[in-house]
Amino acid sequence: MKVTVFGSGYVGLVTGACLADAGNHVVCVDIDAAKVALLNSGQVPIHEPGLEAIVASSRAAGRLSFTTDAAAGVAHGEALFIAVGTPPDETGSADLKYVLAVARGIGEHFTGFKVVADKSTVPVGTGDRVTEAITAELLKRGFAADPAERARLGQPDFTVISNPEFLKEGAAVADFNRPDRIIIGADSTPSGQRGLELIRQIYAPFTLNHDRTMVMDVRSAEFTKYAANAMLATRISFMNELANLAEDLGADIELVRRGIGSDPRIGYSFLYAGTGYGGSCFPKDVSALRRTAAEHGRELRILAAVEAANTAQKDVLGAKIRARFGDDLTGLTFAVWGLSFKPNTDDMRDAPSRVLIAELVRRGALIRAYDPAAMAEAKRVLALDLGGDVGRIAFVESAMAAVAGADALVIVTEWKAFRNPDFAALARGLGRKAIFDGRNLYEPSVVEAAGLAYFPIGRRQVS
Ligand SMILES: NC(=O)C1=CN([C@@H]2O[C@H](COP(=O)(O)OP(=O)(O)OC[C@H]3O[C@@H](n4cnc5c(N)ncnc54)[C@H](O)[C@@H]3O)[C@@H](O)[C@H]2O)C=CC1
Ligand SMILES: O=C(O)[C@H]1O[C@H](OP(=O)(O)OP(=O)(O)OC[C@H]2O[C@@H](n3ccc(=O)[nH]c3=O)[C@H](O)[C@@H]2O)[C@H](O)[C@@H](O)[C@@H]1O
Repeated sequence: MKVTVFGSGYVGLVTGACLADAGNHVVCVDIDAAKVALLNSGQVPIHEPGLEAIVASSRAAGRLSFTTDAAAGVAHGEALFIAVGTPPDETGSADLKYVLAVARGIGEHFTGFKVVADKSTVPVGTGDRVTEAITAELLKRGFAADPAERARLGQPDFTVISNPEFLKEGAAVADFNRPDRIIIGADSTPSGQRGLELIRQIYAPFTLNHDRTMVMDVRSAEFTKYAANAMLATRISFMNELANLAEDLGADIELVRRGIGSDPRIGYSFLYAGTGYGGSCFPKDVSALRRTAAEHGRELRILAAVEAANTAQKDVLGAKIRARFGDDLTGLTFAVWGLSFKPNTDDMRDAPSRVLIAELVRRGALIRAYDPAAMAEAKRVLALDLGGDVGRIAFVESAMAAVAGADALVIVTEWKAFRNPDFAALARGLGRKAIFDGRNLYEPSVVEAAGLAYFPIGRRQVS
């Protein structure tokens, strides 16, 4: 099938590449000319396991191409996916300017029948706004506003479908290829049902053994996306608060996690205490959902608490460091392992490492930072965060190079390569012999045996 994807970011590029890999002919449209040029030269601008290989093979097979030409993109696809950003606006709501710009571009150019499938995370009711934006362009082109009238006159027809995306960064290709569910929100008109069938066909190869497609109305589909992210964020904040209490109580949150996870009503996933959730989605989606509620005169009290707990948790490592070394950190050097908001990505959006590093630098410390994939992006965003004042941060080539000359080690992101370090070498390298572990990677007794102080989250501290 012929498919066009608007937006070549984490979601759009993965969607385009995976759909091309499944045999579709895909054109990806992006307004960022530099990104399009890079992709057309065979490079992939983001770190996502497995992505480069399918981009390369699909391009070689002639099934995947990139362009800035929206009109060509609209002409190409029977299905047009919208996967552009929906960042927070100044009120905390999702900014729809990119989504609506794509909608207008579609309305300006399309002929025949198109299914417009929205993959961006958008507030409930956005499907209607996209329909209105496309219809307004059709009116300008002299076509009828009413779909039945357009059908009678043989004029261009379209439907807007909600198809929220649930992939996780760092596992995006795997998640897209083996989705837990595919949500399709369609209306009950003949065009809506025609669009639904087209989208179903596109996803058929991804649901071969067990149909995971769930069909619902557009508003419920839009809401499902926010509900899922808000629920996951809630679990994390809940566990972070219990972890902090576990430290006061002399209990071990890792044992508690396993204890409650074994209850199938609770399950094991997303119960890891840490440094607070980050990334491009949970923070903005929790905030946008609260905003939607406020617009309807409601307060989502639980989500207000989830946000507050998360903001506080981002300082959990800073607080432990202050408790150990005092408020003035002048003269101390901290090795920081892991900068991206989670492993297997170079994404620094809302990464907890940014809060930690700003705090340590503000208190006079020096930083030796290392991340397996996010070094370039970290340099860029930390320079922005610190107003260009990055002289106190050394970006080094390896985990052990970060430790050389450092007083203490701080682990912010749980990259696999950090899981089994040479503790004896760490003990020799760290001047003040301490590890602050925001991801509970080690057994306290093992770290203790190496002669190191150990400050994990919600577990026994070894000091
Ligand atoms: N990053 C993730 O893991 C997930 C993100 N989402 C949602 O998907 C949407 C996209 O997120 P990301 O891929 O992370 O964003 P991103 O910021 O990585 O990529 C967005 C892309 O859209 C392009 N763009 C902006 N306006 C455009 C236009 N008019 N035409 C064509 N391209 C345009 C930008 O240049 C950029 O390359 C957001 O709504 C997000 O909430 C949903 C699930 C997972
Ligand atoms: O809407 C989105 O963009 C996506 O948001 C999340 O995916 P992502 O942000 O890529 O990464 P997650 O693995 O969910 O991690 C988010 C944050 O929560 C933290 N986290 C996660 C799990 C956990 O148990 N504890 C915890 O602190 C991570 O460290 C990270 O900072 C969701 O998991 C995806 O289903 C969703 O599609």
